[in-house]
Amino acid sequence: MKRKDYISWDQYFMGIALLSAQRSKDDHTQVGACLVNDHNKILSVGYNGMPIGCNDDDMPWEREGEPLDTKYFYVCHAELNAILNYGGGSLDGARVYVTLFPCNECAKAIIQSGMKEVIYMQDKYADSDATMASKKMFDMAGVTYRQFQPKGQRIIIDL
Ligand SMILES: Nc1ccn([C@H]2C[C@H](O)[C@@H](COP(=O)(O)O)O2)c(=O)n1
Ligand SMILES: [Zn+2]
Repeated sequence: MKRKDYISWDQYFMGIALLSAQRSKDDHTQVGACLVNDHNKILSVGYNGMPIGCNDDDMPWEREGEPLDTKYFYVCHAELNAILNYGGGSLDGARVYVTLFPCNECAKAIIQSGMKEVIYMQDKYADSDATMASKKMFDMAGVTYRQFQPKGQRIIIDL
């Protein structure tokens, strides 16, 4: 008999974004992203982290203080990492599953790479200028966005 409680495509790809986020060294906000094409093939994944060659242990992870002593000038966002990690050519028409709504810088990269849909989990910075700018650009560029709707299905992965 065919199994009934298999996960949907949305659950599968958001699950992979959530798992990717667990690689982040940021103790305040861990973000994961998963890029998928219209055949439901995974193209790339990413999470927020320091650039290659910039040792995690030597970089600041603080949120406040002198700007150069905070993470914000340095950390590479999950969506940008996923885009840059993709070695296969065009991302035209792809969609991105991301655990936190994209900031304005990632929104620009998503638009410019030709992606057409954003599926996000959290929108905890919805009131920020960065998120409002992202939504304005997505609306103008015809990139649709929708919030992932959890079905309450729990999956325990024993690692
Ligand atoms: N869509 C996003 C938004 C944020 N990030 C990263 C950048 C930082 O590592 C962290 C945000 O830090 P917070 O101000 O919440 O302490 O999340 C991302 O990768 N993608
Ligand atoms: Zn970003």
